Amino acid sequence: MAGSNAIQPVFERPPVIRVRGLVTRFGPQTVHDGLDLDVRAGEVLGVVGGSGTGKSVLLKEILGLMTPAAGRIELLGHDTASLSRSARAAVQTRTGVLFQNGALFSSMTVAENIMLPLREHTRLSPALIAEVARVKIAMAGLPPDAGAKSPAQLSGGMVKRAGLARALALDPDILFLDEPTAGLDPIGAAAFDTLIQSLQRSLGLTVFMVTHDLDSLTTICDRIAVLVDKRIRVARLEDHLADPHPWIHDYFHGPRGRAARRASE
Ligand SMILES: Nc1ncnc2c1ncn2[C@@H]1O[C@H](COP(=O)(O)OP(=O)(O)OP(=O)(O)O)[C@@H](O)[C@H]1O
Repeated sequence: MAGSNAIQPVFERPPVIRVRGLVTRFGPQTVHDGLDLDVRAGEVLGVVGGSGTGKSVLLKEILGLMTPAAGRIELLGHDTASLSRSARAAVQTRTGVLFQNGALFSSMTVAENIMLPLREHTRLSPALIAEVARVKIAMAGLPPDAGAKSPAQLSGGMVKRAGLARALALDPDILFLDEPTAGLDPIGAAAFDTLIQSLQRSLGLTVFMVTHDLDSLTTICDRIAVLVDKRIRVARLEDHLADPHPWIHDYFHGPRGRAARRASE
């Protein structure tokens, strides 16, 4: 349950995502080869890696949107491969996802987009559903009048917030974010990071965040998962800084990595 682990240190908590021996192939291309990963309840995990290393595919496999060639994925204690359709849907309601472009339905208002999962997965009355949507709009830092607007009427940053409000609609335990700050200016990106951090703390969320944004990694992530050599190395930033792997070294010690660390210090 979100928030129930508040006093237990993160490193002692059980994993809410457990991946073992994951293999992903597309034709002759092997993207993941024996990848293992544990994500603990209540942590903010940043997921980085070079372009095409399989970050988005990993996210989709954990969510059950893609099927790996081999390996085992447990989400909130359930083996995703052996779930019935209804059990899979029940687990999915405990996760919220913000895709890169917000993935809102353009023909609906922001409020209608947020109400959709509530209509599909709860038996709340229409009045209560509308009230929950208003609360989520406020939680995502949007003004109340944003609910009546269509996604096309919003700025890029507001679309991200609307997508976040929808991801939070069902009070998920785990929030998946796919490059949440991509396309935002530095001030908008920093504001979004602060929002994610305050929501994570107040709601006790586990956050799985695919990102290229070194500022997000240094400011809000508890641990960083780096996809290299078709597997994942998870560590805290300090430990990655001492990793001699060429990609990891160049990534964290390059000019942008140094600037992000200086800014967070
Ligand atoms: N449906 C698919 N069919 C075939 N190949 C795919 C498919 N989805 C992804 N791939 C390939 O798998 C690899 C990993 O893709 P993925 O989108 O996960 O990369 P990524 O690490 O998220 O990259 P980026 O940082 O550029 O977004 C890429 O080479 C991509 O072309």
